[in-house]
Amino acid sequence: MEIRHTTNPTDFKYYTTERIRNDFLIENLFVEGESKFVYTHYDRFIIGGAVPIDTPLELDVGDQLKTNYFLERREVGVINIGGPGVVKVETEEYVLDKKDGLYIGLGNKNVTFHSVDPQQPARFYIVSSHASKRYPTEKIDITKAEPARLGSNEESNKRTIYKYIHADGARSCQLMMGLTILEPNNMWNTMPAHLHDRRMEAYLYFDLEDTARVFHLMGEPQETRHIVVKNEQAIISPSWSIHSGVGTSNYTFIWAMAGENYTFADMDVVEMDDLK
Ligand SMILES: O=C(O)C(=O)C[C@H](O)C(=O)CO
Ligand SMILES: [Zn+2]
Repeated sequence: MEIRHTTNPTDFKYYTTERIRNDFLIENLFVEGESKFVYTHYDRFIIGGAVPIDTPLELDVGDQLKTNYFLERREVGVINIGGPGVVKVETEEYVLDKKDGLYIGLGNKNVTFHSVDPQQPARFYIVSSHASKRYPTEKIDITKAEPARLGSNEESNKRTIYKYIHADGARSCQLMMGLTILEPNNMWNTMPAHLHDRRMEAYLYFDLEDTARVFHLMGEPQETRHIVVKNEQAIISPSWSIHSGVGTSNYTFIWAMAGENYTFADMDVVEMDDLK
């Protein structure tokens, strides 16, 4: 498992493009037949990908957590961004079609990821944070999630937010997770930008063509930088950083958060005059 350490906004001002990409961009999460995990020291949040082909992949990172099993002191959120898949939690099987999600609670020892058709493998995006209480494992079907429609064509940011794991959905200790879909010809996410100093966030951009890119914006509002992001790449967003982006086409992204509170609407909106 790769480790990413934290940085502070004062040092961040002097980072080169290369350093920004090394610290905050995760380029290759989805490798056929493998699972990959990145351990961040931002709220000890783990970001992973699993692409099972013929054989199942286990939720396992060896002895790096120094616990007996992955979910001994953790909870997990999963969204499938590929072909049909199955997640087996102990003896229960959850079928996840594209964009379906799953919350897996503390204490489950055996979790495996499977593809239904190796020709169209499932691509599981996995996030995890610390947990202190066991909440029930629950599937979140995108067709049943309540959509929140935001933005407008005039602002090029017409999009729908689907909240999967949060206070009024699948319950967790601190993990929040959901998916935002931009409509065709709409390219901006989260503009006006916001901060939540109480929580870190991670983004996974997907449903982009090979040649399409998202210019992800980060940094303190008065010191912004960008990262050029390809399909199925993830971004670690520290609590002091805005997280916003504009694409060369529309796209979908998964957001996930962990930290102090459990309030999706806890956002300090940045005034356009304050953005530099
Ligand atoms: O489209 C958006 O705006 C988002 O999806 C924003 C994220 O949900 C977020 O940043 C939550 O804090
Ligand atoms: Zn946010």
